[in-house]
Amino acid sequence: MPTFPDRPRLAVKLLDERMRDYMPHYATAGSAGMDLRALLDAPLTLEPGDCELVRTGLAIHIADPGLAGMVLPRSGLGHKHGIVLGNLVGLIDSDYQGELMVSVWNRGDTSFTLEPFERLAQYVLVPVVQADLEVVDDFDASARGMGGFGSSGRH
Ligand SMILES: O=c1ccn([C@H]2C[C@H](O)[C@@H](COP(=O)(O)OP(=O)(O)OP(=O)(O)O)O2)c(=O)[nH]1
Repeated sequence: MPTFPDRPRLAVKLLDERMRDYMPHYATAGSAGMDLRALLDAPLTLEPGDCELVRTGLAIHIADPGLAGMVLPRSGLGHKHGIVLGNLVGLIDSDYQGELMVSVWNRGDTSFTLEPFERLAQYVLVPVVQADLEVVDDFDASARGMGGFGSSGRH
């Protein structure tokens, strides 16, 4: 299996000592994300439509501007229980040093109770490229041109 020789090392601060027992990790060698857990003192019930910002108790400083973090829903929670993210996807800047927060949204039609330290979302490290924008009058010709939003039909 290919592995990156220089696997990035991310600096993590535990903002609550209880999180030491719940460090995010890759569940399998092929996992793309690490699960994030809810730092809660008591169960949190989300009624249909409720959206709450939930602490993770962790600050992760990515530092490398060529990387970013993404907070994504867990498929089981989303599909079975309607528990997704209020911001749909969380984008974590490489220079962010604050607590990682998860916006939890119950988009379903039944209430859902999140237990303390339950895995509520996943964190994926992704490469990013920063670009410089340059204003031009015309673009070089391309195969698509200005066609979009279904211009190629359905089938
Ligand atoms: O699900 C998320 C999304 C963001 N963040 C943190 C990390 C990110 O780097 C910072 C800012 O996120 P973003 O730029 O998306 O927020 P904004 O609403 O544009 O606010 P800001 O003015 O702080 O950039 O908030 C989280 O902890 N969880």
